[in-house]
Amino acid sequence: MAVAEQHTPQDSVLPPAARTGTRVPTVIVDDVHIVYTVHGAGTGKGSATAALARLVMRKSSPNVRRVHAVRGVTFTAYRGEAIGIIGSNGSGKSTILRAIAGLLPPESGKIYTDGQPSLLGVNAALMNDLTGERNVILGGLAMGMSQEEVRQRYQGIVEFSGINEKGDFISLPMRTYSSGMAARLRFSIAAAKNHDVLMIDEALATGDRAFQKRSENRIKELRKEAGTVFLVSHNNNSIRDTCDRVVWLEKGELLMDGPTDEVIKAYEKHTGK
Ligand SMILES: Nc1ncnc2c1ncn2[C@@H]1O[C@H](COP(=O)(O)OP(=O)(O)OP(=O)(O)O)[C@@H](O)[C@H]1O
Repeated sequence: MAVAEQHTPQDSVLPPAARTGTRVPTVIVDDVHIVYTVHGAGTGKGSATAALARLVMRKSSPNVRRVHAVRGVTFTAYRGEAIGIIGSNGSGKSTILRAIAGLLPPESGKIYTDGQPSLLGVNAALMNDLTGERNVILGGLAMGMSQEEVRQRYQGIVEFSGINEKGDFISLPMRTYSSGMAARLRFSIAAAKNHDVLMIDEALATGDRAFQKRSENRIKELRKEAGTVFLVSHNNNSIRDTCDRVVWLEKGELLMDGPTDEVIKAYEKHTGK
């Protein structure tokens, strides 16, 4: 599998056309294809001798299947934009975000990014056995904050998350949190920092209404602070409230890219809503 070219601005590799004009590109996705290789996809276990024979003969396992999740997607994101990514289940939304974050190498095509994109997924890694408090501190340090910055922002992060609204949960291990509470804490930690490119995968769908409102406001602030925000969501209202542009993926292909109202209208017509 080819390794993606993940460039930073220091490399000055943005195509000349992208560097001119007043709009500053932050992410360029250029004809990207992403393929997952799934091992053990077939039925039956196969014998150890057969596996050894394949190794010796350098043949690949018959149980390896390839899933072509993203097919030739191209778009450019600019500073100050909030871009919604929509599409039905399995259309490649999370996959493209993971590739922009540098977590998945494209099979072909290129991704250029300005700064380090941060992927704020519902699965972002926090330590289950550590308390919420320790996770806030470690998460802040992991994002590059100094100890002093973490100390200054700690209270704000806990308040934003609303974890302590029903008791002192922040001093309990994360494994005692509901999945919604854990997702809210992840969002709050990541949103405490200003990101060049912030990618949010369904995070808004997790919290209650009050938390969703806080998140939406924070995303608006992050946009003002000149970053670019990507939001993957099945909630068209969150996308409408937060994004000014929408990219619609279907079966791994880019079906439409344009102003939020236009794209959501076409999408709703397509899904029969
Ligand atoms: N780790 C993986 N290994 C193999 N195939 C995968 C993997 N992750 C996703 N896929 C496949 O890639 C395709 C795109 O998946 P992806 O998760 O990007 O879709 P999505 O649009 O985010 O879906 P959803 O709306 O359900 O979250 C699907 O066919 C899925 O089955």
